[in-house]
Amino acid sequence: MNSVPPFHQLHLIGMPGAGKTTLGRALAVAYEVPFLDLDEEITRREGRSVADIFAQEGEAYFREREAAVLREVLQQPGSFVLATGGGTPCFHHNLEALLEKGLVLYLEVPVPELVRRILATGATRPLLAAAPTAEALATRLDETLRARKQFYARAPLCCTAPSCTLEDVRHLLSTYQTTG
Ligand SMILES: Nc1ncnc2c1ncn2[C@@H]1O[C@H](COP(=O)(O)OP(=O)(O)O)[C@@H](O)[C@H]1O
Ligand SMILES: O=C(O)C1=C[C@@H](OP(=O)(O)O)[C@@H](O)[C@H](O)C1
Ligand SMILES: [Mg+2]
Repeated sequence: MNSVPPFHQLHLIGMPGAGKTTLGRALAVAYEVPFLDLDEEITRREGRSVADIFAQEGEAYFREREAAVLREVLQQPGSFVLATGGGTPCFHHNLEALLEKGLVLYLEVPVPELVRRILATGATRPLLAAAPTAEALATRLDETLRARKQFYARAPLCCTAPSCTLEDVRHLLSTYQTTG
């Protein structure tokens, strides 16, 4: 079904495993607009994976590239959905850049569910290299969330799992359009 997107740019933020990439792609299909994933944009420009950038250059370098690529992406004309990386809003005034250019939606997911999802993917995330067991991962995510909450909380829109399905978010966006 084609519907006019109730946003110019929609930016998804939240912890790793929150579903930014998965839900972002589905929202882009639903609203028939392009989908961009910031990690993929960085990967394409660097010619190597996020995990390799972290391992070879360290986090500070990744955060600089992330901030630069974000600003490039935000200049793209037309409507789109952007999935950011988990740390994106917390560095280099990226949250201000996001808020200025689009509608920011925080996907709030409890840590035990994040742990389940991240372990189930089996993917090589830098986070998993640092915290390979479920217990270590939960501790790490708890600490990270505590530090990041102040940034995530500034999003004008928030959905909390399990009420973060495609239909939930479409409803939220339509409500926001009519009331906000
Ligand atoms: N709503 C959901 N319910 C259950 N699993 C999900 C949901 N959204 C995403 N996932 C799974 O969680 C993992 C992480 O999702 P992803 O979209 O990569 O998150 P993020 O981009 O926020 O790190 C993937 O394996 C994905 O299939
Ligand atoms: O939370 C973080 O600091 C990060 C999350 C990752 O993205 P996802 O949130 O899509 O996993 C990726 O940007 C990088 O590994 C750093
Ligand atoms: Mg992602």
